[in-house]
Parts: sequence; C-alpha cells; structure tokens
Amino acid sequence: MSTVLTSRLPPGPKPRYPLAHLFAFRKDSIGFLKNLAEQYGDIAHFTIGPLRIVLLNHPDYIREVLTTQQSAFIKGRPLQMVRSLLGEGLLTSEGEVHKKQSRLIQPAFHRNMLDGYAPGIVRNIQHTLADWRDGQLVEMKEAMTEMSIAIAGSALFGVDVHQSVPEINRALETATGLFGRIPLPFAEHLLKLPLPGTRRFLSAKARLDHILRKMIAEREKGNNDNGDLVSLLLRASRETGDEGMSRQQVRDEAITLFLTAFDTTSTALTWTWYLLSQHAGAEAALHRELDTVLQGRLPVAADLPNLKYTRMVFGESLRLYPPSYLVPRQAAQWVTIGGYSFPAGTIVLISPYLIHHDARFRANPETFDPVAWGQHAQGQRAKYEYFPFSRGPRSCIGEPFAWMQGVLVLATIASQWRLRMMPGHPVALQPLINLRPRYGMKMILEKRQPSHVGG
Ligand code: HEM
Repeated sequence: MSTVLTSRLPPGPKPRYPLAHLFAFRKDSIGFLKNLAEQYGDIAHFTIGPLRIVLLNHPDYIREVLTTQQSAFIKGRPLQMVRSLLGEGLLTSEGEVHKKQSRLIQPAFHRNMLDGYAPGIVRNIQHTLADWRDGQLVEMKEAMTEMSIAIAGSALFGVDVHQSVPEINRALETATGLFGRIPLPFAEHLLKLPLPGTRRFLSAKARLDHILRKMIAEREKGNNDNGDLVSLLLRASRETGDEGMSRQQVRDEAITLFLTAFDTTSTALTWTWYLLSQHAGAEAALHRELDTVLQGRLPVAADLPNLKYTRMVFGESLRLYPPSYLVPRQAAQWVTIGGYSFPAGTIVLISPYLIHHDARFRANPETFDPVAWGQHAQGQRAKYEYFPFSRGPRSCIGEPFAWMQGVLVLATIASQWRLRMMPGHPVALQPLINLRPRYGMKMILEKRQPSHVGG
C-alpha cells in the first residue's frame, strides 16, 4: 500500500476570477513572478485553471530541483508544445532516452573538438561584416540571428546555409509564435484542432523539417566524416544494436541542436551590444584588450584564454539578460522542498532572471559590471546564484560552444566596429521562449581603427 502524503502547499494568491493569473502571467511574466516572490517569499504558489504552479526563488531550493532531487522532476507539460516542434531530442526527452542521447552527443562539445569550430565561426562573422558600412543603420537582433543561423549550419553541421537563412528565420518565428500558448491549461489539445495558429505552426514545422532533412542529406552525400555534429549523429545511426540512433532520432537531435543553438546565442549577443553602447568605460576596456591581444588581426581559438575581459563582458550580459529567463519542470512524484510538499503534476518554475537581479546574491544587481562578474565567488552556493545555462544533468550541452561563439563574435566585431544605439529607439523586455528585446535593437555602425598597443 502506498503512503498517503498530505500536500502542504506554499503560500500564494487566490485568483480574483478563474483565469486571472493566466492573464497576469501572459501580460508580464517576469513582473508577475517578481511580485509573487516579494509578497509570498522564496517559495510561493499560484494556479492557472487546474494547473498548480510553484515558484522557487532561492539558490538552495533551485539546487534541490536541478541537482539534489533532479530525478523527481521531468520536463513534462511545460515542454509539451516545444516537443511538438522538436520531437524527442536532447532538450525534451526524458529518462533513459535522454541519458543515452546525451552520451552520444557529448563528444561533439569536448574541448578537443571545440577549437575546430573556431575558423568556421569567424568565417561566418566576416561574411556578415562584408556588407557593413560606416554610418549604416543595422537591426542587430536580425543581424545576430542570421549570423548565428549560418554559424550553427556551418560549424555544427558542416553545410553552408546562407541561402536558406531568411526562410529558416521566418519558419522559426512562425513556429515559436505559438509557444505563447504554453501557459494555457489545455494548450496541448489545441494542437489537434484546425485553428489558424495551429495550421501556421504545422506548415512552418514542415518547412523546417524539409530544410533540416536537406542539410542532413547533403552532409551524408559528402560522405566525409569531419567529426562535426551531423557526422557524429549519422555515425551513431549507422551503428546497429541498442546504442544506435534511428533516422527519426537523428532528425530530432539535429533540429533540437540547430534551434537551441542560434536563438539563445543571438539574443545574448544582441543584449551585449546594447550594454556596451550604454557603458563607455566597459567598451573602452574591451577595445584595449582586443587591440592588445589581436593587434588588428582576426581572432583564432588560441586567443580565447587571453580574451579574459571579453569573456567577462559576455558573462555579465548573460547575468543581466539571461536568454532562458525561466526554467520549468514538472514534479514526477511527491516532492518536499523548504518544508512544503507538493504532488506529482505540480509545475515548478525557476527564474535565472529573478535570481540574477536579486540584491541578496549580488551587490548592485542592476549595474553592468564585467569585473564584478569576474570576481563573483565560484563556490557551490554561487553556482545557483548565476546559472544562465542551468545546472545539473539537464544543463546546457552547448554551453562551451556558446561561450566560444560569444567571445569570438564580440572580439571580431568590436575590434573593427563600434555600435551606437539609434537615438530614440525604445528598449524593453519581451519574455517569450527567450528573453528578447521587444522592439529589436536598431544600432548605428561606426568604423574603428584598432590602436596598436602592447607588444
Ligand atoms: C547563450 C547561449 C545559450 C544559453 C543561454 C542556453 C541556455 C540553456 C538552458 C538554460 C538550458 C536548460 C533548459 C532546461 O532545463 O529546460 C539549455 C539546454 C540545452 N541547450 Fe542551451 N543555451 C545556449 C546555447 C546553446 C547552444 C549553442 C547549443 C547547441 C550547440 C545549445 C543546446 C542545448 C541543448 C541540446 C539543451 C538540452 C540539454 C539537455 O537537456 O540535456 N544551447 N540551454
């Protein structure tokens, strides 16, 4: 006989009318969660229709979910909509399937592989810069997205996708447009109804599938194993026995890695250009480092350990604007955290954004200060005070790649260009799947000449 446990739910507000929390959450998810934590403390709960949702807003509780008790949680319902686009890839799969896939894919991100991606990354950055002119107005979110699609295509997949970049971008925008439905109590059932939004989603998904399959086929035709990601997936699919990967799995992993790679990184880079344009001191320190280390040439992998300040700039930007501002989980069994218990099915929300902006864990949390980021304690507790890539067994597999791309993009561009905000351009958050700038980021290009300092 199973033990009967009593739910002792954390405190939280009662909705004023049935879907009041849904409307408040959809209107301003970050503001809603921030208020909840301010009013009810570090562990609080609210409901959306039949859904029971718990917000955990303290590093000690976050460690419980992501690491200590991680096996009691699944991706579950919050990832259901994402699953309908990505299938059972690394981001969305659970349990043994996830473990096996993770083991197969991990080698593509090992240190010895990473250096090999650098030349492809820098080539694609140069491709973007070839069209830039002094004084030109550039929509940086768009520029960073297109560049990151091309980087993901060439560095990870070994194919040139420049031709397909606009189509991939459009299809992804349409497909993720539907993710606004995620908090709806019966969102997964809406996909079965012939609604206009659903039709748009399915046709965008079909377009993405077609492009991805072409990319994989092209890679297969080349028949040369470069040790890149697609080679690795294809090799695994040729193997027989339990350890192999089916064609469907290859597709699911390929689309997962492709899509998770570029939207996060391009969003992070866009915010970084914005922050640099607002902080002349940090921008000057970045230029000094780049001029000293690079002396006017393009960066290579061997420069990365010397680009310390560049790395701090990217790290601090990920603190202020973590693209994955919300990490959801679902309890798979009874869970006790912070003296409260909640049953299987409860949705748990963790927000890197809220923690990164909390004055308890970082002095002057609203200030952009790359040096303070570099000095932040690296102890066990601090791991859960700064976690833009999440933590534990479900943390970001692409983190080393993201750091490499981030530093190489900043180094290549900032050594040649300065970016100024277009006067009057509004800046606001748009928390969708990623934390995007709501109005994009219109910036003006200013050519700079590296000053040859140092030896
Ligand atoms: C600045 C850039 C990036 C950020 C902020 C970021 C953030 C994250 C976060 C927070 C998670 C955990 C999501 C969750 O638990 O629900 C995650 C997972 C993941 N990311 Fe990233 N990511 C970035 C770049 C990348 C890149 C470049 C790739 C691939 C090349 C990638 C591939 C993945 C995959 C496959 C997962 C699922 C891992 C698993 O569950 O085992 N990400 N990422």
